[in-house]
Amino acid sequence: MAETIVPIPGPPPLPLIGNLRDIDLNNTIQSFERLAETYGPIFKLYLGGSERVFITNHELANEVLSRKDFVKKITGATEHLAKVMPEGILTATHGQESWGLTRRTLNPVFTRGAVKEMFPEMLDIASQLVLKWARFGPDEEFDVQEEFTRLSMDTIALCAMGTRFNSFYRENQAEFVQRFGDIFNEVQRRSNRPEWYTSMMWEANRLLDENIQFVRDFCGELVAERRANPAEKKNTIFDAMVNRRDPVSGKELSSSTITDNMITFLFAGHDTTSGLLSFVLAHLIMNPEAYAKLQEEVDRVLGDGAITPDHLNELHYTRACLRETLRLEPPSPGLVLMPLAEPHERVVIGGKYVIQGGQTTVVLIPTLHRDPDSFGPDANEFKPERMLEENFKKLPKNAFKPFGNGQRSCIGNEFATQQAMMVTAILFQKFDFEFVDPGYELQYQPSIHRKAKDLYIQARLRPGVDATSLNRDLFYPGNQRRPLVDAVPGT
Ligand code: HEM
Repeated sequence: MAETIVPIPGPPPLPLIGNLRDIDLNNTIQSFERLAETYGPIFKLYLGGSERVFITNHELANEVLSRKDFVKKITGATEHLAKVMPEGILTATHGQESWGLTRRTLNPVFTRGAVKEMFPEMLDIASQLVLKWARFGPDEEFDVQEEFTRLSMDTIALCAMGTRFNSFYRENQAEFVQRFGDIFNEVQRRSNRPEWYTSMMWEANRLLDENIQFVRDFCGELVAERRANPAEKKNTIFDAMVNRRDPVSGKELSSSTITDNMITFLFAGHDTTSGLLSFVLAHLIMNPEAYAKLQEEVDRVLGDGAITPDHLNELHYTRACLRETLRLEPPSPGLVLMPLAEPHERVVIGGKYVIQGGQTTVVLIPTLHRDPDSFGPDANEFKPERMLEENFKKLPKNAFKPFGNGQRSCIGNEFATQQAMMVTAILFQKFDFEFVDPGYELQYQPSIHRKAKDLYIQARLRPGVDATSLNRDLFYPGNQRRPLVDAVPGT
């Protein structure tokens, strides 16, 4: 039977600027969602000098995510990121040698079992946030996204760089964090601008180069220091990068590869985890029934004692709330793929749409995650029950992709999940929350990853919890409590 080819729809591009006017650069994700409503499950846009195809529903996404001839493409924001960390695994091109070497070396330290070993580091940083919120008291207004950014940055710094940013003890960000943030804001801005325009922004380019050099030097010194003093050995990502060897080639990671991957982990892990934590708090405050269920589960499993890694296996509803948050608010907006074919070759998807070999094909995760064919007519609602294990297992293949796809899926999945489970459980064990603005509705920041905007909350210690004994309670299991006075040296 002859193929019936249908043109891929999309708004007409203008000379030079393409479809730049069809998207809001401060809110690209929402622009794509709006275009999906107008043009349907597949549309195309001419951006940054090339044509990109966007896939928005489950049927087409499932096809391209299952096909072996579609692979990750490095373009747009990731292409700019690759200049910052050329040997980082996030931005490695398909088949890049350093990717295989690094993943084989580091996969074992990112398994669920291995990540358990980093529980004390995660608890160390989480306790700083909890104690800060407790000591400031119920009238303090916390910018949640900012607070969780401190938490996730400091956790990755401790686990993957062997250093402390001490963000909870500073009014202003450390210089590294400031410059690091500036790099990624600039990368975000230039990812949708034409190359010729960017090349003329001399001052911005000079500043970017200076910031990259600072960040690379900082990481390089940490690696050199650890190589010179290998005595302190723990099971962290940092130690794995310095000490492990690729099981296939027997090679160790070079200092520049380690530097690139420190930057990679910090970039890939901090906004994503802080977004997840901000949004789960917001959705729970907006959904009192789910809030009460989660708190009941936390009280039943943890009591008033310290959290341990084993508790996490029993927090089924908490896990479901995090999954449901990742479904509605996926931190990564899209999976960027391309067909492995020559540019002049045609590749047909959905039986009727033609894509050229190498053409950028973006699976939009926010629309995929709200497809009523996968999640029913209430797909836009926060309903954690649909993510409880027995229902989660029944979801259609490739309907839920917050951590990406196949061999290029997120290496930090278990790391982020453990951290988010732990932090959510402790927060609801110790506090009650409300929005500063009772009528708050979710808004998003302009950012590569989805982040909450203007989300302010107040945190009130729950009855029976007090700021003074909290320090002890976070670390001693309930049935092994020592009297508080024992914890004070010299008494
Ligand atoms: C809620 C938290 C997180 C989410 C939603 C998330 C999401 C994702 C997604 C969607 C991808 C695939 C990107 C693509 O195909 O282009 C990815 C890749 C990656 N993520 Fe995460 N991530 C999270 C946390 C983390 C953490 C904590 C780390 C590190 C400690 C991390 C490190 C990475 C790396 C290195 C890659 C690239 C993997 C590769 O290409 O081999 N992520 N992540």
